[in-house]
Amino acid sequence: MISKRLRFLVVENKVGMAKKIVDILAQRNMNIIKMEINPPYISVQLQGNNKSWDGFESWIKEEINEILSIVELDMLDFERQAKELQTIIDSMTDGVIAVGSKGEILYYNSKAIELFSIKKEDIHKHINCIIPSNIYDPEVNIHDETGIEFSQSIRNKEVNVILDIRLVKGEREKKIGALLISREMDEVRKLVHSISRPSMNNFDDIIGISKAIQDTKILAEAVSKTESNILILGESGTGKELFARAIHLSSNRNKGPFVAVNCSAVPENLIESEFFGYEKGAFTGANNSGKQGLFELAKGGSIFLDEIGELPIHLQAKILRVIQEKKIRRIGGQKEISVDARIISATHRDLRHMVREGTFREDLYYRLNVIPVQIAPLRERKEDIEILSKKFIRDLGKSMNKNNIKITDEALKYLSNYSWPGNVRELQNVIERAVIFAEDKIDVEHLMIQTKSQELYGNNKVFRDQEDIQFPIELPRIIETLEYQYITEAMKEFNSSREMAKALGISHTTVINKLKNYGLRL
Ligand SMILES: Nc1ncnc2c1ncn2[C@@H]1O[C@H](COP(=O)(O)OP(=O)(O)OP(=O)(O)O)[C@@H](O)[C@H]1O
Repeated sequence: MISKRLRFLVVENKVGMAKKIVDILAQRNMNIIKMEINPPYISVQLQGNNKSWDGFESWIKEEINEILSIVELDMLDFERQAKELQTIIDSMTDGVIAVGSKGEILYYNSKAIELFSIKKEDIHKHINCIIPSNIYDPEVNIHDETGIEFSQSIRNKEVNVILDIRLVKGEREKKIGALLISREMDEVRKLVHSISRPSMNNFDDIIGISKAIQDTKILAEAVSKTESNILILGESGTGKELFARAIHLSSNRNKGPFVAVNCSAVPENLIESEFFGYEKGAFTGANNSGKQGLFELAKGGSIFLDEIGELPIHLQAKILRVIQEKKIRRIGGQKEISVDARIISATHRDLRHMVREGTFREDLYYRLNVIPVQIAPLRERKEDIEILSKKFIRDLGKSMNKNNIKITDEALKYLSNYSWPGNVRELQNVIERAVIFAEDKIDVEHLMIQTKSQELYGNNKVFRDQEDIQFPIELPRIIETLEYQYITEAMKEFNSSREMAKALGISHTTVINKLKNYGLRL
């Protein structure tokens, strides 16, 4: 038997043409394997013996006058489209599974086979024989959804994916199926990492000519090559995070992720689940598919625990366990997961003092502090002020389209005489304001060095008698002043932002933001 695919061009608008062709072909004992009607074309895959193919073209044209021409094809249109679609989805790095309206598996690509261990015989089976119904149920998930995190054992393999559900709709928006698109969590992590890469910096980006900063750079670069935990110490704004990133980038783990966590910014009730992740159903409100913790996310790379001094004491014990055993267990999980992340921590607090007063665990202190990297405050390395200022002027000038802006010697001298309690970050802010206000030359008058707090709130009288009020007033500023006074009072009474939050009746994150906003440091 010989099989051929043919396309007939037929006279348009002729009703019953397809039936006529089918009848005529049947008379000649030919089998129609596939047929596609797409006016003015009718395409068929035909099977027949040598005899039936003999003089076929002239015979059929004679029998059916409406056939104007015949072309032999490699594939029918729908076959070609299906092949092209399969090629496209197979070349995707995401797993794709298409399901029909009843949840039956229609097709899938090679990545989906790899991710979910799909077998040939799964085709036409119900999707829930692969993806559990708590993640995707065709009866329940009737809207598009994105970013469903999903960590579960499927066919004896641990699957960590992020799933998107895209509904396929037919005529009149009727749901006729769905595409399940999944991406490995590791891949997502690499993506996030590659997106955050531009903010990565190396040691050359740490500017400074002082012996203090040069020595710190040499020490940090040397220890970056080891696997030891590193503790970076320094006042706020001295560049601790900058150093942590440079250490990661020059370490052997630089192909892995750099996961930065500000321990003081994570709400206390979420710290544990953020760090260690959880299994599905671990607690009310938990994502029902489980979640990887930050230690897992940092696999193969570094985890930067900024403001480690703010970690509540019961969590210090858990971090200690991670360091000692190099293993974690997700909340609600039984399985031990090995940790492959180097810990770089940082604090502006005096941890030794905290150890003495019992607010920081001594054993954790020694574990973290294997190699301390101390960054000197800016007032102790005044030689760096000029070079840093000029760098910030260049960078900020470029971004504000003031490429040729300069700074006068007087202004530089003025900067050198200041004590910079907010360190390099404060210098950066002062320069930024100066670049905004100066035309082409930054002079002393453009340097608004007084900290915002002194400038605005220093001598502001708030508690007045009613008769005292002289309208017009600036109510927002008065409210700010009042807030500033309460915050500074609370700072005198309490040692941590968490205690302050309790005392002031506001959230911990709000305290941190307000302190930053007013240029205050604990
Ligand atoms: N030596 C330096 N060279 C260039 N930029 C610097 C340097 N030191 C600090 N900076 C800049 O100053 C700002 C503050 O730095 P960074 O966030 O690393 O400080 P930090 O010590 O981690 O602060 P905090 O303790 O408040 O989190 C950043 O914008 C950083 O790029």
